[in-house]
Amino acid sequence: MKVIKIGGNALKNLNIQILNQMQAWLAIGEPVILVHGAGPMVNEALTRAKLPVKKIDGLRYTDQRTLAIMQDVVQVQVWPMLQHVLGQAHMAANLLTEGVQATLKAEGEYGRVGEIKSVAMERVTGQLYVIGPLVPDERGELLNVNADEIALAIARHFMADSLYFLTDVDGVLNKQQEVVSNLTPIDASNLVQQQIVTDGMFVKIQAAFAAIRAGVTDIRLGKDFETGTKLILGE
Ligand SMILES: Nc1ncnc2c1ncn2[C@@H]1O[C@H](COP(=O)(O)OP(=O)(O)O)[C@@H](O)[C@H]1O
Ligand SMILES: CC(=O)N[C@@H](CCC(=O)OP(=O)(O)O)C(=O)O
Repeated sequence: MKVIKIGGNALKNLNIQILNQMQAWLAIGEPVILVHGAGPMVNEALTRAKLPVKKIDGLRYTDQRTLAIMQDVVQVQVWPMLQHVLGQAHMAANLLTEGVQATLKAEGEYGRVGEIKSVAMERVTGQLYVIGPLVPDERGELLNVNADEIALAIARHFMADSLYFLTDVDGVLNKQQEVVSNLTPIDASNLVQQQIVTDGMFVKIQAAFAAIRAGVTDIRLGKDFETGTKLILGE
């Protein structure tokens, strides 16, 4: 199984190579789960509404108003856009949301932000599934869950062999702004300590290393499936 996390920016630039590769996997019966973000679109909508964009440790502080705006952005803008692009490439996606449940993260420290509590679906077969960053809690109320963390939970649950984080940068960048082609946990923690890896990349790297520790062997981060940064456990 392939799990592909597509960040909000990457979503705007889904190119033909990426779509072709997804089609090729599906054609040989390889299940593909797309986890989409919406971060930049939510930022734009908040700015239009003259509301602040507030992040803590790379996670969005989400009050009720922010959550409502986000719901609108995902339902009216992001999901239809993704459906359209997939449709043009003759791919139809099933929503995975129903089998996935979240629970409030850090006792509400980030507001209505959740983390994945459970995934109900036992297995998927040769199809395309999509899940976005709004996930219901125990009572069916939506929580904002960071899409990198969803990708980790999904990859871990299904024991995916590959997890790709498609984003708006070529990979993890070092102090010289060069792409690190192979990143070990020690490299990553050095980059974090030196504040070279920050914000959204911090969240992404944490999710990526949690996935590798959980046994997902092929984890990449960048603009496509081949180049960019490969995460490795090192010696
Ligand atoms: N060392 C780094 N290398 C690359 N990107 C970094 C680094 N540190 C912080 N970032 C930021 O992380 C961003 C990617 O994370 P994020 O905005 O959450 O993307 P996505 O929407 O794809 O999840 C980059 O656009 C960049 O601004
Ligand atoms: C809690 C939290 O931070 N949620 C994210 C969910 C969207 C997301 O992850 O989008 P990207 O993949 O485009 O960053 C947010 O509100 O931005």
